[in-house]
Amino acid sequence: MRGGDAGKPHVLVVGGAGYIGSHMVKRLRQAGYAPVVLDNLSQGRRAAVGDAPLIVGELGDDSVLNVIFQAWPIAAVMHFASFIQVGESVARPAAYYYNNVNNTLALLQAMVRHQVPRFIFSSTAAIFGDPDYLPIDERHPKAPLNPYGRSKWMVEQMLGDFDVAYGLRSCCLRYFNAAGADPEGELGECHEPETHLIPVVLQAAAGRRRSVTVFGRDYATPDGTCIRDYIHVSDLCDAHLLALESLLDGGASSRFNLGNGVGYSINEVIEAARRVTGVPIMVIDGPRRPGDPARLVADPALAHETLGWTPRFSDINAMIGHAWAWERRTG
Ligand SMILES: NC(=O)c1ccc[n+]([C@@H]2O[C@H](COP(=O)([O-])OP(=O)(O)OC[C@H]3O[C@@H](n4cnc5c(N)ncnc54)[C@H](O)[C@@H]3O)[C@@H](O)[C@H]2O)c1
Ligand SMILES: O=c1ccn([C@@H]2O[C@H](COP(=O)(O)OP(=O)(O)O[C@H]3O[C@H](CO)[C@@H](O)[C@H](O)[C@H]3O)[C@@H](O)[C@H]2O)c(=O)[nH]1
Repeated sequence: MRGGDAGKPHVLVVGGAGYIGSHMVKRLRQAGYAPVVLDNLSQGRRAAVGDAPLIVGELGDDSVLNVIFQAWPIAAVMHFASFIQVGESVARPAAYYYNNVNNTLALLQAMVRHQVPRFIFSSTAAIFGDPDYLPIDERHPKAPLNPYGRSKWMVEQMLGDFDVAYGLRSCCLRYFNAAGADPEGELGECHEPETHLIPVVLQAAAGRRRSVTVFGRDYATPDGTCIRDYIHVSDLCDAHLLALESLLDGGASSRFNLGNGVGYSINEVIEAARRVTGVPIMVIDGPRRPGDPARLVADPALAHETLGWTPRFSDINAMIGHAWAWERRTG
C-alpha cells in the first residue's frame, strides 16, 4: 500500500485510464478515496491516471488480479473496461463477448476468491434496444439490438446470480450517452479511432477531419436523425460516488438509468456545436449504422430518489463547451 493512502478506502478502477474511468480516478482522489487502476492501455492513456498506481495488464488475467487483490485492501471495484462501439460489435461479436463477458467473469471470480464484496458496473442504455415507451425507466424490457448491448445485459444478469450465491453486491449504472470533459480541462475523451458523435463533430470543427457523416436521416423522429440523451461525464462520476457510498453503507444491489431525461437529435447536436464553436461544420449524409435504435431517452427518477443524484451539467451547450475546450487543448 502507498504510505500516503493509508486509511483511505481503496477502490480498484478497471479501465481507469480511459475516458470515463480517468475522470472517476480524479474524482475518487478528490473525495478522499485511494484509487488503484488496472488498464491494458488499449484505449487508455497513462497520463490520464495522474499519480494513482497504474497496473498495466489484462482484466481477465488471474495472475494480475491475484497480485492486485493481495497488494491492496480493495473495498470495491468500479469496472469501466470493455469494448464500447455499437457498430463494431455487430461486425466483431466474438471480440465483444470475450472482452465484455468472459473477462468480466474472470474479474468477478477473482473478487469472490479474494472476498471483495462490492462492484459498480458500467452498463448502458443499449441493453433496452428499440424502446417500447419513453422515457426509459429501469423496468423497461431488455431487448438489446446489438452484441455490445447483449454483452452488458449478460453481465447484469450474472451480477444478480453472484449476489444470491456469493453475496457480491453490485450497482449497475446504465449510462445513456456520455459526453463532455473535465470542467477543469485536465481530462477528456481520446478514443482511437474516435467514433462518438460529439467528439467527431468537434474534430470537424477543429479541422482535424473534413466533415461529419450523419448515419441515416430516415428514422421515425421529427428531423429523421437519431435521438440520444447526452449525460456529462462529471455527472456520471457523481452517480458512481453515490453508488459507492451506498454499497459501503451496506446498501443492497441496485441498478439505475443515468441520463438527463432530454433527447437531442444528431441535427440538434451539430447545430449546438456550430453555436458553441462559432465554426461552420461540414455535414455529409450516410447510410444507417447497423444496430442503432432511433431514440434513447432516460427516466432518471430512480437515481434522483434513491441515490440523491442530480446532474449538474445538463445543458448540452455546457457539455459541448467542455469537450470543445479539451479538443482545442489536445487536438
Ligand atoms: N462512452 C459512452 O457513451 C458510454 C455509454 C454507456 C456505457 N459506457 C461504458 O462505460 C465504460 C467506459 O467507457 P469509455 O467511453 O470510458 O471507454 P474507453 O474505451 O475510453 O475506456 C475503457 C478503458 O478500458 C481499457 N480496457 C479495455 N479492455 C481492457 C482489458 N481487457 N483489460 C484491461 N483494460 C481494458 C481501455 O484501455 C480503456 O482505457 C465502458 O464499459 C462502456 O461500455 C460508455
Ligand atoms: O460520426 C458519427 C457518429 C455517430 N453518429 C450517430 O450519432 C448517434 C450517437 O452515436 P455515438 O456517439 O456513437 O453513441 P451511441 O452509438 O449511441 O453509443 C454510445 O452510447 C451508448 C448508450 O446509449 C453506449 O452504450 C455506447 O458505449 C456509446 O458508444 C448515433 O445515432 C450514431 O449513428 C453519426 O451520425 N455520425
